[in-house]
Amino acid sequence: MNTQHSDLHQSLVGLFQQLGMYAQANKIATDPQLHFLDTIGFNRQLDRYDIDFSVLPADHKKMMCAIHPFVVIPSDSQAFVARRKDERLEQLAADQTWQPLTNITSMAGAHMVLIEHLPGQRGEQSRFTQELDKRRKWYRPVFWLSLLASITGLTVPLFTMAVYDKVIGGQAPAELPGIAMGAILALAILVVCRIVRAAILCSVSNRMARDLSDMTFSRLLHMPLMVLGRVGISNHIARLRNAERVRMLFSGPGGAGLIDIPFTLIALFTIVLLSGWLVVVPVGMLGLYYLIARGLQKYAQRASPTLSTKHQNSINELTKQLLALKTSGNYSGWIERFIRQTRINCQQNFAYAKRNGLNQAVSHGLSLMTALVTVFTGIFLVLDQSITAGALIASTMLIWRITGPAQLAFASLPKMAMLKSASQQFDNFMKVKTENNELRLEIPDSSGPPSLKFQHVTLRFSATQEPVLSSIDFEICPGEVAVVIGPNQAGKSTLLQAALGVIEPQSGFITINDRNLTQYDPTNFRHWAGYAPAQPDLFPGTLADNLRISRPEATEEELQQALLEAGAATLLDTLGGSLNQDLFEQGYSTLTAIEGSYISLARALLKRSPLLLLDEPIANQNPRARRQFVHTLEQLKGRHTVLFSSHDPELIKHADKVLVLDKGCLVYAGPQPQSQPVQEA
Ligand SMILES: Nc1ncnc2c1ncn2[C@@H]1O[C@H](COP(=O)(O)OP(=O)(O)OP(=O)(O)O)[C@@H](O)[C@H]1O
Repeated sequence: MNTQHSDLHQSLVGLFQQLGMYAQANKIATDPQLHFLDTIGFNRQLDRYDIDFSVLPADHKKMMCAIHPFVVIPSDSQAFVARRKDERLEQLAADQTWQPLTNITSMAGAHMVLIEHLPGQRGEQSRFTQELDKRRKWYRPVFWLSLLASITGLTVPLFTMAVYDKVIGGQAPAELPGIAMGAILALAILVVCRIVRAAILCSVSNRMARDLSDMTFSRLLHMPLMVLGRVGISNHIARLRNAERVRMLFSGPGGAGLIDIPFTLIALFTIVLLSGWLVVVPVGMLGLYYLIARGLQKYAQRASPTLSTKHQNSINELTKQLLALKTSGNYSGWIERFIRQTRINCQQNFAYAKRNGLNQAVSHGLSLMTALVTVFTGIFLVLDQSITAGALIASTMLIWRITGPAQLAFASLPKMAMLKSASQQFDNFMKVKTENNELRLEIPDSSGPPSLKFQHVTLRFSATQEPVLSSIDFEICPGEVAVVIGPNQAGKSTLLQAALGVIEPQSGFITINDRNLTQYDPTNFRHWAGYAPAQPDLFPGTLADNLRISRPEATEEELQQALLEAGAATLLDTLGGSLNQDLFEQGYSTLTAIEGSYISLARALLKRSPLLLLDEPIANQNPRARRQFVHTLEQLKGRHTVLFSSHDPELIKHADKVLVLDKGCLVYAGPQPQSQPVQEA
């Protein structure tokens, strides 16, 4: 399943057509980025359009249950679309006709992508439950293994009883080897069952955690920037950790304890067989155990730490503001706050741990007490000769098989509450609208420079804030170079980001080539447009790695060329002309912010995009860099549509059109005034 083929592309188009999603099929058919798909890219497209699917080894029985058309991916031949039609299977031939699918038995190693729900057909079932349901095939093996382990777990008590009553009481030592062999065999089965079950639980929970993490991460990437910005980094981290919680609960001892709980009925039933009404004692004690454990758990929960999130937020804040902190030279406020929070956090954790410790000790004591009460009650039954001494010993031993899982399950109750909240959080998160929820199927036209138009665009970051852009109207013609100027905080960066579609205005339209920006597929559009932010983001790796983020296939010459066009000759000199030098040492960038800004500009230029949006290029006003960039701007004219922001009068002079922003309002939009240079408002 690791192919990268054009047949996956064709199958994907065919599948969407067969599912009746024609607009999506057309988009995939015409998108050059999707012409060579691997299986991951294939799955990602299904995810993107909110289609639920499962990738499974090709299996005739499962194909016969398919509701929707599906895709079969053989290991050694071309992928194809198939469907179940009444009692037979059909395959979509190249001439778009359905032909009988006959050679299924020869498909060793083939996989199939089964479509489970189309968008909007998912019903009320939560995404988390759906993910659990996808692992349904493992429920049965886990059930049988647990049952077998529970039955063979009766061996030791029954063995002890047999030895006591038959071998010792019945003076029959000859029976011992047979009983011992049986016990050893049963114990071996028990151990194997436990090992296999633990491996299954571990694998299923790991896969589930992996899928939840992937879905969360992909959702985060597809959420609108405004929503992401509002939520904050610690929330994103918490979301990604949810998956880890799920993994720990299922694969940990608590998970096994929970699964074993229903099987304790077998031990209870055996006690009934061996000792009759003596079973009332462990059942009664279990009830008491439950009541006390619940009470203690509530008592422990009341002390659960409340400061951890605040403490984590302070640490996040601290790491973000390291430079400001260092330059201020005033650490005392921070240190005091940190120490105060650490102390409170520590006290809260101590109180919580103390109550949990009490909880565990009482649970342990209660399970010992259950055994003890059973022995004391049982003695009267033995003296009364209602049961044998061996049966009493076996019943007491069986009680451990009941209290053990019960203790584990009770200890896991807080984790169950955690799982419930994790699943709710996950479900709510999956309901958040992403940029892909709407049909955005247009692909930008690369044949020439586009026009860019703002019509009555108003944008605010929150309902309580004044608009950052107020009713903006302007047009940049194809091939024009326009500059947006204005004082700090006038809204220049916001205007450029709105033109890139990463933030959406509340009213008005932005059009590219007379098509509303909201009709373009967001990922495709941003892949197509060149954007250089004012604040550069550098990633761990070499200069070449950092540049190739925008065009992975770029040659070394193209990288050098883009750097020179961005005016980065001095940066190249600093790095000794090498593109392959690591920009990070022990996790810290070796470049200054100014040097970094050349890289973000070079990244945008490297794309050779017909549309370039550049936020304060050459903000440092280095004369050599500026001269080079002016030359680049002149070269771009007519062949690319460029919108850049600047405070630099030298650069501003070279634009064909000037937009002047002041407090979010466009106060001038037109050609360079001839008589007097444009002054920043
Ligand atoms: N994510 C955001 N959330 C809330 N407010 C924001 C956000 N981004 C920008 N703003 C606000 O929008 C206003 C315009 O900011 P913007 O960065 O667009 O101005 P600018 O003209 O580019 O400024 P500068 O020249 O200093 O870069 C500012 O008041 C800023 O605080």
